[in-house]
Amino acid sequence: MVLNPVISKLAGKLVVLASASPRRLEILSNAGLRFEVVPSWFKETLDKGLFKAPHEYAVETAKQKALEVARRMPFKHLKTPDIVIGADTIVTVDGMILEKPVDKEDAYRMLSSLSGKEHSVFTGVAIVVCHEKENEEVDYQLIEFYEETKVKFADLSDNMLWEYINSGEPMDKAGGYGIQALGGMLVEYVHGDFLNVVGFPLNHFCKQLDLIYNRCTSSADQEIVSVRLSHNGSHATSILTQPPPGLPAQSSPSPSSKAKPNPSSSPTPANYTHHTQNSSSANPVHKVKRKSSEGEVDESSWMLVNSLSKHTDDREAEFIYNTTLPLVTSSGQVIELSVTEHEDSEPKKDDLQRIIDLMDGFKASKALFTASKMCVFDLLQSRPGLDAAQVAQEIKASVKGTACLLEACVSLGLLTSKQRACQKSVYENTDLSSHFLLSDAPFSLRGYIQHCNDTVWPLFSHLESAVREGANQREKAFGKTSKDMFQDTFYNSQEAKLRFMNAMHSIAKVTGRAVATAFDLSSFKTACDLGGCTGAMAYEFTKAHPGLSVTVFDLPAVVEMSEHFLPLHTDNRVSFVAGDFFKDELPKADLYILARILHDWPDEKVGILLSKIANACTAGCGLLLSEIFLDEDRRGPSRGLLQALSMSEGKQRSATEYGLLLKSHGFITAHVRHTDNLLDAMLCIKV
Ligand SMILES: Cc1cn([C@@H]2O[C@H](COP(=O)(O)OP(=O)(O)OP(=O)(O)O)[C@@H](O)[C@H]2O)c(=O)[nH]c1=O
Repeated sequence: MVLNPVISKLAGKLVVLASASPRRLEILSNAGLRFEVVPSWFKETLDKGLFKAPHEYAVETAKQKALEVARRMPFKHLKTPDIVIGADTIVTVDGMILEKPVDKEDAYRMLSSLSGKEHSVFTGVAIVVCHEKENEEVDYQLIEFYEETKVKFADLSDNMLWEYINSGEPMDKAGGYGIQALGGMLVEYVHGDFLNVVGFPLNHFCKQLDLIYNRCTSSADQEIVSVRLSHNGSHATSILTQPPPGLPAQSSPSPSSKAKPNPSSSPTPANYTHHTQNSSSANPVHKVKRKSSEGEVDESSWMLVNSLSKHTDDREAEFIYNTTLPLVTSSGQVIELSVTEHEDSEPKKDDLQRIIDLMDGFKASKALFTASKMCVFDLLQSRPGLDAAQVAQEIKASVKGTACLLEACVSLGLLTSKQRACQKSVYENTDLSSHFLLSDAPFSLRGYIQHCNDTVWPLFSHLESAVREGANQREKAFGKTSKDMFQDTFYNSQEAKLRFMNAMHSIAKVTGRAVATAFDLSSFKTACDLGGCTGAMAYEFTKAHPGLSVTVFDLPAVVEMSEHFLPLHTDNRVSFVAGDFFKDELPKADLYILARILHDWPDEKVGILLSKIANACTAGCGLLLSEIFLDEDRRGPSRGLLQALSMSEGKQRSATEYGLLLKSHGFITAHVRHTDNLLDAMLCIKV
């Protein structure tokens, strides 16, 4: 399950809920999150008229609530938090924004405006990630989002309304009702996340956390798995006194208990000696006791186990099992498992499968590359239902080899096979292949797959040398020395150039929309996509922003080929200018776009490019950066970390690292967006 690792990523961090809402507190603690509550002092008095849409008002209020707390805490002799969560819930009906009623008459006005109608409930959420620097300054990274839920009220008579108002329930609730209590009786239907109405969109929040901390869920699983793997065996003490990253450290209590000691939740050593039951408590915990011969479990051990048990009930059993500790469940049952039993047991099926998948990963990649290169997917799209011999004939290959390739593709979910009466299997594309692997699919990744096969694969076959030398292996892989990766490798022949452009084109088409729509860019009229290659990204920007014109700026060798990639419906708001962004003057624009550029270049060149952009910008101009953002703890996503292994002269960075880099050139980070797509995005403004 994705949610447990997500919540457990926050264990060991000082998480602060900047809200006085008891409902938010309850929703988040029910989800297993440990946090402090520091209600925000921000007054909800933003001018609603300034916002184009109601959700923008809710998000901005949530942001101000969270930032106020994040800024105040270090000055109030409190620890700088790691994460501050702010939220604001509003109800909208007939173009009005309803917040908490000021008095009964106000509640009556609100509730009667909702009677018999469908309305929307928006909760805006802001997550402020605080990074304390050496000079005691704090950098803030902001993630914001909102959720909308539609709610329909029944027709409500005045009698009912006043009875409800006199219950006192409406007064501290947006729109004057509480769906979770008496107010639930007024509701005919709810479309969307119920908890969002109550005050906090838990599901969306977890997805955002997943993007920030895990992105690749498997890496989160791996972390828990590594707890098990590295702590198995008989050394129970070292097991539990060496908590894994993300769980409370051995010698210090959890940050939350540091900031606000809570005797009732802080177990004393005496707890460990008795199998006292906690089943009647609101928050039942499992208590663990070591075998009598091994002495008592220390406090940190308890916290580690408790922390796991709170969030990962089924994993807990595995953890205990591996550490050979007896577990006393909340119902009093003692589970004892011996070391020998563990050591002699079979390897865990899931673990074994993960390793095998990793070992076989290159075979799967190469099968995909080969089938794509041999046009298997295009062929089966135009002639579905061919058998292996027929495919072999068309792709000019052996029947045996083709049959193996087709069967491998079936096992990878790229093809389906059906048995004909004559026992022959016939093949068809799956939806996955139709979406991404056909040459002419709107989101075709065929160009990029070919680049992976022809360029990335040879580089990775010299990975050991690359790691030993800490340098790229272009010379070994392609047989020639190259000073400039682009001029000497990607653009050294017309064919290589077209292939590279094709690769960039296909990635830009798949990622373009997510990047182009990541932010409200309505204040910008002109943009310049630096290194914009075929213009695929630029077209996504003009499609998403009707008031925006985009100049694509790229090397002359690239621009002269761009007409090969014109989209079906050209757009005269996209134009091309040839030049070298390290040497030539940049076209004037309100917004500069740098998509998948910086990670390729060494720091020195990045500095030159950013200085040129900064010089071309006046205050208020924007810089939209799009890259894979590494997680702040650099543990993922593996896509970014694996890309770093190609050892280009550049490097992969986190959003904060990019933010600081841009700050040194006079840009402040306005928004960061971890898209669900291949590239993340950050909008910075020149000050
Ligand atoms: C529609 C609805 C709202 N609420 C509560 O309404 C408050 C909104 O006000 P807010 O300004 O977003 O939050 P707050 O309570 O003032 O707290 P804070 O975050 O400190 O400003 C929050 O409480 C929500 O739960 C419910 O409990 N049930 C419902 O069905």
